[in-house]
Amino acid sequence: FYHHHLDSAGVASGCELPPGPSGIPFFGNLFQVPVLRPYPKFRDWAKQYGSIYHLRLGPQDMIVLNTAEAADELFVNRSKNYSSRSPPHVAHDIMSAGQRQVFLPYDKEWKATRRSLQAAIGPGPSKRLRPLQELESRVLLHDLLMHGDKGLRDLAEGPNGEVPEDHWFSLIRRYTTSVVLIVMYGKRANKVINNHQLHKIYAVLANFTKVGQPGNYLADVFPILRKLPDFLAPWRVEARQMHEWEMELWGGFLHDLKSEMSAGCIPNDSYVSTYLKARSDAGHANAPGCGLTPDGWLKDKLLAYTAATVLEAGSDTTASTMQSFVLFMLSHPHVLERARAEVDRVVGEERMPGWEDEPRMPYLVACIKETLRRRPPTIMGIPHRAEEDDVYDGYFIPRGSTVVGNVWAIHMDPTRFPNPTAFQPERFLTKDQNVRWGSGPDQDRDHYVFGWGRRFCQGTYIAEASLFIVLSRLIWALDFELPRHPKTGVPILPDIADEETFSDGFVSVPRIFRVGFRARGEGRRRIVEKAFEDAQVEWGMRGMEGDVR
Ligand code: HEM
Repeated sequence: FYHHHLDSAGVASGCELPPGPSGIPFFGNLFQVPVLRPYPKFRDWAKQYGSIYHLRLGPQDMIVLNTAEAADELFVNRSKNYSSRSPPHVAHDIMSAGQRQVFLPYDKEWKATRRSLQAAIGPGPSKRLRPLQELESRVLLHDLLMHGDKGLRDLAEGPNGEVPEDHWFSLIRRYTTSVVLIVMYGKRANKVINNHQLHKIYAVLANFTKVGQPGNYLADVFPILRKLPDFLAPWRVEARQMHEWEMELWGGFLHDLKSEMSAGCIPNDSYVSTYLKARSDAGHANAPGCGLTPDGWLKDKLLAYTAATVLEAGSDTTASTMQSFVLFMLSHPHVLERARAEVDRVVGEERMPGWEDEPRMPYLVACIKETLRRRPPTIMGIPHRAEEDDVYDGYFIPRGSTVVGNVWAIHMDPTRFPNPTAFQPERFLTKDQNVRWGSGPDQDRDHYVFGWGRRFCQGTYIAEASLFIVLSRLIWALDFELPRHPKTGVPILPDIADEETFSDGFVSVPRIFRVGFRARGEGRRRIVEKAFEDAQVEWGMRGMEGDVR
């Protein structure tokens, strides 16, 4: 039962599976993998077994790649074989009706979604988004300024780790969610408090990361259970209900836009509106259901879940990087001071930074890259799948294996990044070289947060533009204040070396922490306030909703 693969090609090729911890009969290593916080264990195994190891989760083979060389060789050089996914059965096949873009197998549906998205978030189109990101960044700065001392209050997370809506984290998340909402639907998130749509987006996202957690359902691990009838498979009934609940949101966005268009409104430019127009011109004004039309157009559910993937992939990942950045800056005041000195030197006091300043801010860019390296949001990437038997470094990789690019182990590899737990932006400063993000997809890379090969994150241009504009402006405009211990007066800040500072789940993000915000002087305060007021006029001229506070 266990060595069925070896019986065939593995033994035939004379190769063994990669080394790995020995498991128990039937379940393999299933119970050795900590469900909620797997990456520390996956890194310990990397230290023990080296660049590649093997686990078995029930009948499923898992291959874990722990060096950049191994991951580049398989995911990039052999991308034809390693560009598919092995999605969690309950979260993908049932809850997402098999339509969530990020989990689609490497086939014509995925190709159609990827191609269509490229026209909205690829390198050229993402440049056209910049004026809107710029406006949203003004709103965020203003929000943080208005938040002021309120950031020092001690708020509690919700029962499932939810961020309270009046915590400063929510202000950052409004920005990142609004940006992806604009690209996908041409609409903004124009308020934070009592914004039911935002609440629902985060609830769906949190539920998805929970339900999709490897090891969450036995039916994910043991395909045989999928044959059980409904009355013996409560998880299936539950997941179908979750699908309806998700479709109220994702299908609701699509439905609203369609209604506006058919009522004759001219919608703002967006991925979905452009797609619907083109699809309608091709004779598919209506295309309900899943998958593709015979001539290759995305039908409604696939379209809704493709837009949903962008909303999900772009919000928390980008927001948490900004939150981690603040945490790292406050834990390393000398770094903050140097980054600020650079920003001040380049732009002065009279105006805010903009993208045109980026080439002259190598240290700030290095700080952002070091944030991504030291704390990658998708900390073990998103697993790929081997479609055919393969051999790497003398080891056999069975077809159907789930293949993990262990981003955390790669980023913590001391041969690649000396003193890996230290936060040292200097490691990315190369003398006399132009500023470069070095995030891939080519192999000359500084970090691996965006994955590999044909499945490489499609949103990097938008993500990096957001990180630059928000973080350069943040340290230009605002000073930070930490709460102090009532007796000792010592500033309170979570310890970056403590795992508990970050959430569990496969997107591991900082837990909420307290910071107060203050303008760095009257002049800068006035610039932020004016920029916010001007933004309101611009929203109006663009036919978009202004901010409600
Ligand atoms: C710091 C922010 C971000 C991080 C860390 C991140 C990370 C990732 C990772 C690890 C993957 C999977 C790569 C692989 O399979 O090897 C991915 C896929 C993806 N990302 Fe991002 N992402 C970020 C921001 C964004 C943004 C802003 C967008 C959209 C505007 C976006 C859109 C996507 C999409 C559509 C995919 C699916 C690609 C596919 O499966 O074909 N991401 N991202």
